[in-house]
Amino acid sequence: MENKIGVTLITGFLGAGKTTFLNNLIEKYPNTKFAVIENEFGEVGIDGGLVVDKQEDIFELSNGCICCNLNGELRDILRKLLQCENKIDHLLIETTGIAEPSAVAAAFVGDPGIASIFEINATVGLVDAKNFVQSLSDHEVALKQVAFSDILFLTKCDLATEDEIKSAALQAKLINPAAFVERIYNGEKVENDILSLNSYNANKVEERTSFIQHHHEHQHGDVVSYSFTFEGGVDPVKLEMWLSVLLQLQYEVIYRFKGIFNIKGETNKVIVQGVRNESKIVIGNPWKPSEDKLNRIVVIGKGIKKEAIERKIKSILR
Ligand SMILES: Nc1nc2c(ncn2[C@@H]2O[C@H](COP(=O)(O)OP(=O)(O)OP(=O)(O)O)[C@@H](O)[C@H]2O)c(=O)[nH]1
Repeated sequence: MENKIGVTLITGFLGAGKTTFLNNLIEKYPNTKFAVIENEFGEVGIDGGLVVDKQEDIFELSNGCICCNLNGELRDILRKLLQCENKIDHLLIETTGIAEPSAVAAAFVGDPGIASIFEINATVGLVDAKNFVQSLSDHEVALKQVAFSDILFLTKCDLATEDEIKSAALQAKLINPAAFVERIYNGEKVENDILSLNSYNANKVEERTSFIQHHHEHQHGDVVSYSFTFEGGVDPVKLEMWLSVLLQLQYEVIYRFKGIFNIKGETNKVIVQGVRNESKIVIGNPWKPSEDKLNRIVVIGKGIKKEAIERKIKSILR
């Protein structure tokens, strides 16, 4: 696991500040050898030329949107990357402003060849503090980007009023209660150690879902975020069946799924992350004797029904 190349996805709506953030990141870690994949929606790639020159390997996908039709090309680039003489430490992917990051992440989770070498570290979401509320109402993809992010930065806070920033932060938290929300002024570097977020690591998932004490519900239009706990040992076969049906049939309306499960007969926590129609399952820490073996899940999606999920949950308990 430790030897895998970490991958940071940088998402955010058009003009949110992705390239600025990426450049800052490259400069912040002078001793890290990055490879950068720039995806642009247009025939002529420009962003690649805007990436700071630090002898990084920069690849451009300018033929369409990475999340729709470039998985083949993405694979080719990843293959090329591995053949490069210089070993890379970390891969940064800047998606287009209209891309769904979950689709890109799914390529890293669902393809065994890719997953054996690369490991998604985190999805960083950039949100233009001034324009976010408007983008949300006009473009569903802006919401999906926020729902899928592990950490969110409200950018261009220097251009927004305090009320606009607070309102953007509130909307972001309503959509994704598990994500950290930070601010960026004047396109400055952030203090957070972005390369160490390890958001898909079992301990980190546990940390980020510890806010769920009982049932929480947030609503943004017809997009809801349910986070709840339930008691009892889960049947692994039934859980797997439920997840595969849920993710196969509903991945277009489920923007994010994370869960910590108490599997019957298993002494460790089992962490499940839904990434589009794929699920990533890892074994977490052992349950402590003093701990209540509570299952915890967060589901963010469109038009999903709490009762239906609760009914399903009952059916996967042994
Ligand atoms: N004032 C201000 N300007 C910023 C900030 N962050 C980025 N910008 C500017 O906003 C513009 C867009 O920034 P980019 O980093 O290119 O945004 P992007 O998300 O990569 O844009 P697309 O690739 O077109 O979607 C640039 O002119 C940046 O210099 C910020 O925090 N404050």
